[in-house]
Amino acid sequence: MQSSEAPLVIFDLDGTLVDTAPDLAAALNHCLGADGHEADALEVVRPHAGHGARAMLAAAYQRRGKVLTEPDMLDALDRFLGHYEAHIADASRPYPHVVAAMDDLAAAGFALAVCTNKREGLARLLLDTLGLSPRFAAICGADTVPNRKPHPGHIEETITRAGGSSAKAVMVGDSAADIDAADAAGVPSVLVDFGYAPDDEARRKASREVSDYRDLTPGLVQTLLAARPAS
Ligand SMILES: O=C(O)COP(=O)(O)O
Ligand SMILES: [Mg+2]
Repeated sequence: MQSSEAPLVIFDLDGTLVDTAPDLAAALNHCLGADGHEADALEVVRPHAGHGARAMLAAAYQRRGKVLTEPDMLDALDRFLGHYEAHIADASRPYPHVVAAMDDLAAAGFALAVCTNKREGLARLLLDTLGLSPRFAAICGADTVPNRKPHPGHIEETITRAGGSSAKAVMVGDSAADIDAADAAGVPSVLVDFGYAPDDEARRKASREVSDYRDLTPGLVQTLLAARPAS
């Protein structure tokens, strides 16, 4: 390495590092129940889990032929977030092999960071509860920055806070917002195909796609950094 800062691997959170869908679905069902509606099955909710509480609520009411007024949406969001915060890691767990992959990356000299469209406070609470926070040089949420992913500034701020440089950073995510933000920031990207919202465009744009964290090796990340066009 020519410059002093460590190369950096940035992870998205929901659908990438941690499978948060079960606790997000429970929060949604808490709101639906309070409103006299039947609960939704996890598999119905899962595809919407990566787009935030508002989008999950809007989709659930749309499935029932309803549109929430803005005041009703704000009430529902309060109820959703209150329940979610109190149960943030009841069932949410890191994806298989991701902890070992992070161990290997750290041992190889990579710094790690999180760039998530979750609110920073919720992201920190989740990662603290799972004992993962100390691994990360930066945890950057949607409300940490003026513009969230897919805006490249979210990734750029994460890199700055982690003490890295965009020439030596790779983004790992599960959605088009992650891959588009990486693309716009000039950072190679890895799409995980087991998350909530991999779409065809994200698949086309991602530098790599992996189905198993055992494939996210220091060697793969080094290859992506070496293949990066010189700026
Ligand atoms: O909460 C969201 O909107 C999505 O969060 P993520 O960026 O960690 O996938
Ligand atoms: Mg995600």
